[in-house]
Amino acid sequence: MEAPLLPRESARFVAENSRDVLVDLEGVRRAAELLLPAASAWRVEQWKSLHELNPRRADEAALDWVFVVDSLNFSFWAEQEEHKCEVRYGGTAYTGYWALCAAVNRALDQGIPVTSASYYATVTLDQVRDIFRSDTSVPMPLIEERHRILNETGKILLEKFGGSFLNCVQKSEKSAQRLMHLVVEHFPSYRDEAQFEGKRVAFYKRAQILVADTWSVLEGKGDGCFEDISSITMFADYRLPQILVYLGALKYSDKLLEKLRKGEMLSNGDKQEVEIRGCSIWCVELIRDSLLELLEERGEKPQGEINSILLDYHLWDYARDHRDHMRAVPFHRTRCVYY
Ligand SMILES: Nc1nc2c(c(CN[C@H]3C=C[C@H](O)[C@@H]3O)cn2[C@@H]2O[C@H](COP(=O)(O)O)[C@@H](O)[C@H]2O)c(=O)[nH]1
Repeated sequence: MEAPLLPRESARFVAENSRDVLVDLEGVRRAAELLLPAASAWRVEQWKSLHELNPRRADEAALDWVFVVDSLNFSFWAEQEEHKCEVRYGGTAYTGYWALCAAVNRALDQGIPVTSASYYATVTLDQVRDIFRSDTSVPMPLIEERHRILNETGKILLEKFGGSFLNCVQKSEKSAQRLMHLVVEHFPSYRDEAQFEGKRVAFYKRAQILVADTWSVLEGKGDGCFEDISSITMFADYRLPQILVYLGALKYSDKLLEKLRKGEMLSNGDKQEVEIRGCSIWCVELIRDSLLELLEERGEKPQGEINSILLDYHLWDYARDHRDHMRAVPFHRTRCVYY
């Protein structure tokens, strides 16, 4: 099979050929103006300072935490918004992606070595059900797939990287692109690709967020000092499109909006699903460019770092904090292991 276009080129191609999703250039500009005040504070250190469940350290164990979490970082949306999986940890009830992190930390506190490849390579389905158990009657979605991916990923990490994700990071020799390709080449569950208008496209959402979280947990230093970190695009999940539509930077056709409002599922690889994901990536690339232009026009130098990763993190956190305001904008419902 032909090698796919890389995520940024895939996004450009999809945006140029999309029918039901449009990147609105006026909306992009307005979103950049709205985000500019916050952008000057963006720092890689915020990954730890803003999120209590993320590891505090920057060592091998912290990298193994990131690797197992990002190997399971997919599909948390609930059939009914009011009935969802919840994990109580440290007196807080976490949902969605944070429920996954809370469950991992809860297991570690109980002495279960859930971040060690030698453990999860042979962990049983019953053990996985217990580790990721919900404190409501709604289980975490796709628990069987999570079990299969843990066994598959653990075995490969043991066979090819001595059971340590640090070895994989060091093989990338401080290149974000090389790390992304190493992950996609060796770990099948990260191969987030599709066919669109006769071309093979790739979004590599979990591979890119794994690189981003590796950069973040290592605080951009040492093995995590990737000289090409700005080449990583935003991560095409199901929350970012929702907020981009909410901000007016992305527009759906009436037909697609109606479909999403009815809660109809889209299959992974469907034309409309690929258009939503590809246009979202391209939209964030243009918002990032617009932020840099605005700073240039004002003769200001960015005090922090303006790249698609930190812009994505900010938009994702913003979407989480403004969940209620965004209720009128539907998110697309796809069940898969890629996002
Ligand atoms: N685009 C993008 N998608 C992200 C993340 C994250 C969490 N990562 C960072 C966040 C804080 C720390 O800094 C982590 O590094 C999870 N997701 C995706 O969202 C979905 C879960 O949503 P909900 O059901 O509402 O929990 C699911 O597809 C999940 O894969 C991100 O940052 N960007």
